Amino acid sequence: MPRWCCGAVRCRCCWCATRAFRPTAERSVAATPDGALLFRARGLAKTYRSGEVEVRALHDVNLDVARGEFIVLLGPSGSGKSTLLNILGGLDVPSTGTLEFAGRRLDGAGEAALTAYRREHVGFVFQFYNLIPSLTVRENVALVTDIARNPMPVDDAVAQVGLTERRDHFPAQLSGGEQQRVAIARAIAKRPEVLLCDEPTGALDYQTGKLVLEAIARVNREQGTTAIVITHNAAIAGMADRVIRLGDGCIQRIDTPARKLAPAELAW
Ligand SMILES: Nc1ncnc2c1ncn2[C@@H]1O[C@H](COP(=O)(O)OP(=O)(O)OP(=O)(O)O)[C@@H](O)[C@H]1O
Repeated sequence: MPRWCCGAVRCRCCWCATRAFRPTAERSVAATPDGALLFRARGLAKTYRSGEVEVRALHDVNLDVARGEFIVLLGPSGSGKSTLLNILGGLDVPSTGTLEFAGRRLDGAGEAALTAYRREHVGFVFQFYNLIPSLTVRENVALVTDIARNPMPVDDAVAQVGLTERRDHFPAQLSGGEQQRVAIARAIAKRPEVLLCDEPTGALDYQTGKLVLEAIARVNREQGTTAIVITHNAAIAGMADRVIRLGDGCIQRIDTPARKLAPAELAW
């Protein structure tokens, strides 16, 4: 089985399909063949300044993320998880350090370039679903497909999260877990290379949380979409290819679980 990657979006030829090549468990950088690399961060730091007050949210972050990886980000409140996710997603910029996405520099990119990057390459899922209440499931998803360059059909995105029968319902007619799955359908409908999820199950109960995790795992498995998920729930780490633990704004540890669990196998 080859260990290199053709580099295509949603490549199914090698690492992405087989997981045969596993990055080693390290404190920071993991070695990855160049073509398989989606993100490469070196010396990433973020300091927020407000008047005299400085908050060092991130420092000395060195990280490679391979295409098709499922990464779980853990760490105590204030450890820098959202800051890192926002920088990877082009919602924020680092104060220093370099960040490449598929070989292109994101640090120092202007607002227009970051907007194009987010629109074309990144799907976001947040704790609260941010759906438009007056639009149906299909219409909420169509908001994205109408402006994306190479979207999937709306009904395909809705089917991927198991909501075909609810596609003409409004958000108020859906449970929290179903609304979150609409948010995932909306995020994946533009066929992003990466899905960035900030506490996607934070507002959900056990069973609905698992359905949402199943939807994210399915997109990662079947579309080859890289997924990076922030959670406070350490049990979710069992789903990951790699688990990154942040503390005090830097990477404390990276683990590669011996076996990747299906969401149904997780318990908390
Ligand atoms: N816009 C901002 N201005 C000033 N400080 C900020 C800003 N955003 C984040 N911070 C600070 O940066 C640090 C890291 O915040 P961040 O939100 O990344 O942590 P987190 O690990 O995601 O926390 P939580 O789990 O509570 O969401 C915190 O001390 C936070 O107060």
